[in-house]
Amino acid sequence: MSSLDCISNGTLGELMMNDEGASEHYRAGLTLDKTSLKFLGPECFSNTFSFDAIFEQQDPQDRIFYDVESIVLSVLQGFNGTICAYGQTGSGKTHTLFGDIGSSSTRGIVPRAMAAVCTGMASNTEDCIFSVGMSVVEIYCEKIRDLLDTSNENLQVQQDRVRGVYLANAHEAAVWSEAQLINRSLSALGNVVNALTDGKATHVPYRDSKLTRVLQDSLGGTAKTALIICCSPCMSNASETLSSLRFGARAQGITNAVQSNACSIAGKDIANLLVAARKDCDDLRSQLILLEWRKFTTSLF
Ligand SMILES: Nc1ncnc2c1ncn2[C@@H]1O[C@H](COP(=O)(O)OP(=O)(O)OP(=O)(O)O)[C@@H](O)[C@H]1O
Repeated sequence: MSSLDCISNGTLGELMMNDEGASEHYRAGLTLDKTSLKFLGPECFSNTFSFDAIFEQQDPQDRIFYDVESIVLSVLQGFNGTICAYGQTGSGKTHTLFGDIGSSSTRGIVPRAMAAVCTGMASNTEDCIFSVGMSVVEIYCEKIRDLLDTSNENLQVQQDRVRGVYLANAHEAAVWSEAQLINRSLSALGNVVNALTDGKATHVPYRDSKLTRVLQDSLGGTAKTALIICCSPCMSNASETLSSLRFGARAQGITNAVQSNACSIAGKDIANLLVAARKDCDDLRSQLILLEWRKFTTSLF
């Protein structure tokens, strides 16, 4: 069992401008040490939170990647891994996940993770066969958009025994306002986290939104998961910051039963696979000869 890694990334601990942009500075938070921080909000409200790691605005991207690298590398051992950024708009999710993709020092987690997986496969010395695929999707207003094929505007979440939860193409007509749909996703996420951590819930409502269905294996499933809580430094955002920190604190109570998808193949099985592959090759070769012969004979008449 592995508990969710929770990392807070933001500028809590920095001095910042007040709402009116006047020169007076506020402390909206104070980093106490590397794993706990005291949130200091308006009217002297305070709350202390503990996380696996806390980063500040000026912390370099490689330091943040270092803390989630083990999840990325365990993918090479067949584990599913999720690195998820959560926080209000403008709090640094894109900066943390993507950063400046073209720069080796300021690129974010996603380009670093891809490089680490490719390097890991290239330097692997064991007899391993890796199967790698990639999908990039955006979940917005209960629609899942394929960012690698923008004609796929509404991928459908499906599930079966072999593939687990996966995305397939489908159409759906729903008339919901943007704000309602965003709220629906976030409240569904909150409900899933609450159900997973309250200890008495008999049902986890994964099916209430596309976001929670996609994250099903990451929250309470078999994946290794890190949740990065991004926070705004502005005092005007203090209530959102507090709510994000509370979400992160709650999510730390989730435990996943991590499981590797890797399977080892015995020498006898490899020999059988080779025989079957040779037979497939022979069958395909015969079919090709037959097709070429048919093509040749039709061209004669
Ligand atoms: N740690 C940081 N250091 C420097 N700049 C940052 C940092 N975090 C965020 N920023 C800057 O703040 C702005 C907003 O950040 P970003 O776009 O990452 O937010 P977001 O959470 O992805 O927002 P949205 O949800 O609206 O997409 C960007 O200009 C980004 O470069």
